[in-house]
Amino acid sequence: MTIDSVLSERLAAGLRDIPDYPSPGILFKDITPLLADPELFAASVDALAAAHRAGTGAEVDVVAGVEARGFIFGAAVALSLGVGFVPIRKKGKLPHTTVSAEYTLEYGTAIIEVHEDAVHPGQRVLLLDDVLATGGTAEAAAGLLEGIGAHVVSVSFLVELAFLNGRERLSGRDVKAVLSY
Ligand SMILES: O=P(O)(O)OC[C@H]1O[C@H](OP(=O)(O)OP(=O)(O)O)[C@H](O)[C@@H]1O
Ligand SMILES: Nc1ncnc2[nH]cnc12
Repeated sequence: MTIDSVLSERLAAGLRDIPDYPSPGILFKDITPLLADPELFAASVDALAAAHRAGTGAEVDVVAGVEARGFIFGAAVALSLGVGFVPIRKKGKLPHTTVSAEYTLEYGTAIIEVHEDAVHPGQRVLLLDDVLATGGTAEAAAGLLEGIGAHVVSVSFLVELAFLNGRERLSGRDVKAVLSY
């Protein structure tokens, strides 16, 4: 067994499958057991940061994350990489002037927003979230960031639900996932 597969098994053991949540037919990947375990939480953040460093090697200026679960990993990875964090929030939560996007995700629709001045033109952004399902959220978030002048260098996830083909929505982008199902 390789080191990577040992790490993958450890991280996977921190996830819990919840059938039919939040609606019938959805198999929800619950990250809360992993978050409650300090070693697993740290290992997941290390794995996300390491995957980024080992990838294209592109330096980033900031990490962006989507409310709410993307904040947990995004903020931690930003600290690990020594860069700032840009919050992309659900509608109505950001106090300054925003740009917004409506999108569909695996179990509904939502609107996300970012401050219009959240990045400087050309700033290199690593977009981070916990789960890649249909890719609707990440596609909308990347589009928002690019709409305010960011260069989205890479899009990374702790978990990819590959059977939902989210990567197709992100084609042409550098997409990474620590765990894939
Ligand atoms: O690939 P998609 O089909 O777009 O789904 C992925 C998104 O769904 C979840 O967020 P959710 O909107 O449930 O919000 P939460 O983080 O507040 O739980 C998850 O954290 C991703 O952001
Ligand atoms: N099946 C799923 N589990 C956890 N988060 C999700 N976000 C979208 N689909 C999801």
